[in-house]
Amino acid sequence: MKAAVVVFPGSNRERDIALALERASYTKPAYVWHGDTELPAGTDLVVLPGGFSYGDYLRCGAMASLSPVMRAVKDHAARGGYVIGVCNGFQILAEAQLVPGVLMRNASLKFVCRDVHLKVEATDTAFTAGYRPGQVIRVPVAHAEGNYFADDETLNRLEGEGRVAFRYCDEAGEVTAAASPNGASRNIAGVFNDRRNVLGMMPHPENMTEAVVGGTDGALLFDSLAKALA
Ligand SMILES: NC(=O)CC[C@H](N)C(=O)O
Repeated sequence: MKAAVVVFPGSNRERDIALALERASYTKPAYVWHGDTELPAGTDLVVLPGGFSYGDYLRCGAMASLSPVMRAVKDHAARGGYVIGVCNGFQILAEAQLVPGVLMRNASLKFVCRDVHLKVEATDTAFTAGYRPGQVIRVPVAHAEGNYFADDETLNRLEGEGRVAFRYCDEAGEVTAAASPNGASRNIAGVFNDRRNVLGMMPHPENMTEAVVGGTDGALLFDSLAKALA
């Protein structure tokens, strides 16, 4: 798997996700600067990491979505190439309209940093094939604007087309409002684009990849990608 991790001014999880990818694929990803106009030749997977690109000015991800590199990212996705955006990366994907919906301020109006439980909703994708359908996993969130919103028609379409990747749930797998850290529509924590080669998700699987630092539930996502893109 040849992965390229895009670094924006203000990104802060690029190393974490690069390590998770290297652990899964035994290959070091390339780092690509936001001002670059091309991806390294042969890139299979583009990664938009978490952080505070452009200091979250205007709206989280709004300015980054217009960075020079994003044209190459859009071309890559249009060719069927894989893209994952985590947290600020999800916000950038939404602002770039590579996935539907928007990320609003958390319902609490507070930055939320804690572990959450997620129900894996779609397992027939390159990103999630390693999980069991309905599996409940634990990964951290760390964001102020993770309140996913889309209109009902869009949400119904996402659900009907198997494009909800993850939902916030409690430890037992119950999808309840109380289990959501941010008030997201229908507890949605991650969504795919129409071809399901682009995934945006708020939680951080890259920060749950080693037992010694809390668990390995996030590692399966990178293992799935490494297997699919081997
Ligand atoms: N960890 C992150 O990527 C944070 C995303 C964004 N800056 C927010 O607070 O919502």
